[in-house]
Amino acid sequence: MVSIEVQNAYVDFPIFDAKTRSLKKRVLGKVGGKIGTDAKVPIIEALQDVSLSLKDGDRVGLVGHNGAGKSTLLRLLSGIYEPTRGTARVVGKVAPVFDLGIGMDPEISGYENIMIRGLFLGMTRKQMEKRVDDIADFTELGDYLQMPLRTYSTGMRVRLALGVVTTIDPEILILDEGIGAVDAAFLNKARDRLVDLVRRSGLLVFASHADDLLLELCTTAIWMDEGRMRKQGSLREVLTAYKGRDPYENMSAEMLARLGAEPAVAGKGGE
Ligand SMILES: Nc1ncnc2c1ncn2[C@@H]1O[C@H](COP(=O)(O)OP(=O)(O)OP(=O)(O)O)[C@@H](O)[C@H]1O
Repeated sequence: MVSIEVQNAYVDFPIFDAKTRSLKKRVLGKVGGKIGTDAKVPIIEALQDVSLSLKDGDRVGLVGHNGAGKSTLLRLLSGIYEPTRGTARVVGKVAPVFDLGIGMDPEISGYENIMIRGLFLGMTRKQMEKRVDDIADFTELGDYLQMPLRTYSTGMRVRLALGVVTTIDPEILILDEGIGAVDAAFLNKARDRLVDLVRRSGLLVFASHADDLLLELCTTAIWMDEGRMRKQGSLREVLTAYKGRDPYENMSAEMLARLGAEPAVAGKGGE
């Protein structure tokens, strides 16, 4: 059984080369985590007192403004960061998908990169050999798959990476929003595969600024604000609080049908 238990976790980044004198006591803008300047070295308090308990079947969206701590939390859940204080206990194999390009080698072919990327995400060589044709079809890259990756455009690389990512069978899938960078037509094609991927995953945590993707993939959410968990609950409830309006308001009929949702009732927030 997969599970994630985080208790009173903090993640600090000491900044040794910051120009201390020019730093304000506290970040005044809306963007960025909290900067503490009491110590000799300024410290960015990227996560503060975060506690959460996730289990098999949970599909959690992470929302919050730029610098609120979403990516830091995803890295903590992936075991990439250790908490400075508190604890983070993860049971299960994590497939971290932060940057679609990570684990790709520009000098080898698209085909070889499919294998490498799959191994990086925890698949075996045998499993990847079975899936490589399906991935190749999905990317529509044809003969380009025999060319070195450095000859690809950004969009072509994303197609390749997304093709691999959507074929894995993760126990714990940690997704950062990079997947939103694909062009709209291709993302539409990838949506069904993403939905399937999430269905196969034991547990999903997905940070994104895109409401429609969150609504499609997640059921609950956490709103991060200045490194703290500001609200946790059903996705609709959290998005309504974060955005100040029901996410289903003004949604196209097509999207509503896709999500199998009822239209928002005027004046009624949350579920
Ligand atoms: N490696 C690092 N070194 C120093 N500071 C960092 C580091 N990573 C993140 N931070 C800081 O921690 C805070 C939280 O950043 P994080 O990347 O987790 O935010 P985010 O919510 O994912 O933002 P975005 O939506 O822009 O991706 C920010 O103030 C950021 O400047």
